[in-house]
Amino acid sequence: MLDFPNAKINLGLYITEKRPDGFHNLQSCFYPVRWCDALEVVPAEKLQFGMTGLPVPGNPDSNLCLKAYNLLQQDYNLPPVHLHLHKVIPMGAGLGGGSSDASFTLRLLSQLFELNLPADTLESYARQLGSDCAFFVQNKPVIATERGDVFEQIDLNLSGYTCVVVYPGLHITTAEAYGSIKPQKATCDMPMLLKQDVEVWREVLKNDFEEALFPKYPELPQLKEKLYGSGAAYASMTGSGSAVYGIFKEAPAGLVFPAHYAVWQGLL
Ligand SMILES: C[C@@](CO)(OP(=O)(O)O)[C@H](O)COP(=O)(O)OP(=O)(O)OC[C@H]1O[C@@H](n2ccc(N)nc2=O)[C@H](O)[C@@H]1O
Ligand SMILES: Nc1ncnc2c1ncn2[C@@H]1O[C@H](COP(=O)(O)OP(=O)(O)O)[C@@H](O)[C@H]1O
Repeated sequence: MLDFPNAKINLGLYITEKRPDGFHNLQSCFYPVRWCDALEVVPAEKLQFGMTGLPVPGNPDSNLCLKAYNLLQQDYNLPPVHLHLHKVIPMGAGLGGGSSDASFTLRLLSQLFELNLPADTLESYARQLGSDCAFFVQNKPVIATERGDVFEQIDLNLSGYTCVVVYPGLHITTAEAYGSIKPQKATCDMPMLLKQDVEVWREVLKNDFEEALFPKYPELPQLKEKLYGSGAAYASMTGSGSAVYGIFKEAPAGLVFPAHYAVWQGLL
């Protein structure tokens, strides 16, 4: 079976408090974007994992796809499979690519072996793999709270807008980003903010990581300003960075970035 794990962007991201377990509570709208990896799962004589495309840091044995397989294997005694991941989504970008691969692995295994696991069961497995993973089970716009893995559905439809996502090649680890942030109690009413026109978000919808990271990485505010200068209705860093995105009513023409940047443009 073959599927295409997509990425996500964060529309607003507020880090509200540090938890006793060392994680942080947050409030953010997670929105899927179609910058995709490719993932194939087929039954095999023995467990194998292959990768092509962008090199994934770390030991292949600790890849999130394998972690996802092993999680289900323990409970459902799954037969061996051959997993192949073609990596396209930049990593350490705030795009949730690895988390998406993990959840798509859970989904594909449930389909392939007809486990028929309901979404909430898959989400509980996904939570064990990372804070971002559970979102990709249902993969629909939500407002996330707690560790970013408790969801409230939101009726937000940005279809028709063009999104440009730019990864400048700065690998900011999630731990580094959280380590440089001062949590603040949520003051904004996110569902109300998101009901307003995209053009209004610029002054009201913030990513708390920007204040912490922009002074250290001046390339990021420059990138955000470039997107606004090119006509973006709204622009922001996503997640803990370093990717920055712009949302445009009309597809921008002639956007040029340094050759080492990774850029995706498409309809939301
Ligand atoms: C920042 C966010 C916002 O969407 O996304 P990304 O930038 O990764 O896309 C997420 O919270 C990233 O979630 P994820 O990347 O899965 O993080 P995890 O692997 O669960 O945790 C990595 C480390 O980040 C910190 N962490 C993560 C999530 C959270 N709610 N509080 C934290 O303090 C912890 O130090 C943790 O050890
Ligand atoms: N299948 C995978 N794809 C990407 N990263 C993975 C994967 N498995 C494990 N990782 C590890 O997870 C880290 C974070 O990946 P990712 O979720 O893409 O970052 P972010 O959410 O910040 O964009 C990577 O640097 C890599 O070391």
